[in-house]
Amino acid sequence: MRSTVLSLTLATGGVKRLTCVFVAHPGAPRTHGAVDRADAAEIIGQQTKSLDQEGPHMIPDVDVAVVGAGLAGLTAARALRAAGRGVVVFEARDRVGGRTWSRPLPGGAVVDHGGQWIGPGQDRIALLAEELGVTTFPTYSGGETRYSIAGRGRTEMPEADQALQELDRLAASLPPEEPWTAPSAAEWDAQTLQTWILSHVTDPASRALLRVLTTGIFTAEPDELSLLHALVYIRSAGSLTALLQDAQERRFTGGAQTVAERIAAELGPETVRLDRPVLAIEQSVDGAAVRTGGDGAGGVLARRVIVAVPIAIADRIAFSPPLPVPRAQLHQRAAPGATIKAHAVYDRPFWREHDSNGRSLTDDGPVSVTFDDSPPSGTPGILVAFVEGDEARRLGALDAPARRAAVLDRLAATFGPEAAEPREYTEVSWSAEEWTRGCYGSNLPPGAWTRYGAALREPCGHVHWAGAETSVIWMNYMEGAVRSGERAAAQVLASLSRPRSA
Ligand SMILES: Cc1cc2nc3c(=O)[nH]c(=O)nc-3n(C[C@H](O)[C@H](O)[C@H](O)COP(=O)(O)OP(=O)(O)OC[C@H]3O[C@@H](n4cnc5c(N)ncnc54)[C@H](O)[C@@H]3O)c2cc1C
Repeated sequence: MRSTVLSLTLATGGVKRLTCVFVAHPGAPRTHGAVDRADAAEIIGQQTKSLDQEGPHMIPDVDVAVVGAGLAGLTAARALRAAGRGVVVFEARDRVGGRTWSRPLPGGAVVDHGGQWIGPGQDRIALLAEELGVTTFPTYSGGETRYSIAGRGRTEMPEADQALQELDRLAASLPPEEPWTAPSAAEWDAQTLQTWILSHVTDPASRALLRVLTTGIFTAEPDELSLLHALVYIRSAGSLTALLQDAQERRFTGGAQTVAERIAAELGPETVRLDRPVLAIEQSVDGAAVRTGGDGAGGVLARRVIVAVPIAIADRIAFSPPLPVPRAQLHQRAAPGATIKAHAVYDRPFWREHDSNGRSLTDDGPVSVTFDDSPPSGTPGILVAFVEGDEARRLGALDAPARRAAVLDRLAATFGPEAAEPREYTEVSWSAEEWTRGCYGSNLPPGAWTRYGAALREPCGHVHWAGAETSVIWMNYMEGAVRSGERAAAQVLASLSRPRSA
């Protein structure tokens, strides 16, 4: 078989030189940058080099290095450990959990700055939590939801409902694993969701509702994402009803981050290395050198690597040889959403006394969506408020007191003057988080799914990809993160069990 061999000699770590070989087989088009050890060894001999083991922060060689201790990376590591493989997880932050981040309040309640709800169909995260002894409780649902969209009630927008049904119908027609192969994929990927809304909906209030729902689901404006992206996302959850109503059914006792913390505790601190941002991944014939920064730079030589970081920041890792063009361009096009998630804490959930379930949907900004986020006891009363898309970008540019005032003004307009005076207020702007840079996940603009969708889950040599954005089911959700970790671990186990010269 004829192969193309690219041999690079790289200066690494300022100490040693590592020779990287990439072999591309014309007969294996779906494996970008696949490394065939037999061919490579034939050309460069058996020269494979280990990392310098002398430094205090070097870890002996392992089967698999996982980059990122969010739910995806930790789930992958847990599955690999269960299969008897040696694994190390490098995490850039000083905590695990990534986009799940729970903080106790004085008095025992917990707020989730990041992901928090699960619902029907989110079976893998539910099972994982159960295995780890993390229980759930129902989201408060007594009372009415408050709508304020273009001054109209929710039932007065039949055009919006027709549009939502049509989006569900189009989404259901996509092949879930390879949506870019759908007969209309090119047409849908050539327009934004906004283009589609403008051509299907004329009523201004219905348009306004669809914009607010878009920012609520995608944390981006409808003109930022391709119609195909919106359909893939809806398809991955099952339907818009699943996204808009069912997904907020339950919460985790102690906060969603508990799930990640329990996995990390199981794996142990020798396996889960905090404050270790991965700066470079250098592939060689037998594996990859994974280089980390932080206090006392170090790394590991691993036979396989699972990169489980948000897709939009994967490019911060220096890959050598460079990633294949489709994968690199996928990273360049993934655009993280913009979200500020704020919590206002009160002595009691006073809105419940006025037949409100704490939920609201408004288009007069800056808060678009709220929920009752109180603990099961109802004390303290907590409202969680989401500021999304352009409003998150606008508020993000203000100073903290101005942001707080803008959010509380909106809460007071919806729930009454008591809402303006919480005993505590807290917020996180996820776009400002260095190791996330935007949430809930990334969106793809027109043209990206059809051009680069095939690269989303395809390994690049010894490097495999996990993360909520890569999941076929519940993409960009905790469920998707867990499923992606399971899928990547299975891919890696299969590749490690193949004979080396196959
Ligand atoms: C405000 C908000 C609300 C949300 N609400 C919900 C919800 O209610 N329900 C739901 O299911 N989902 C929700 N989500 C989404 C959900 O939290 C995420 O989809 C999921 O947690 C992502 O997990 P992950 O492991 O794929 O990625 P992450 O959690 O982002 O984990 C990636 C990890 O990689 C680390 N990292 C990054 N770069 C490097 C590097 N170079 N080297 C080493 N480590 C690195 C990061 O620090 C991070 O810990 C929400 C997210 C946010 C932010």
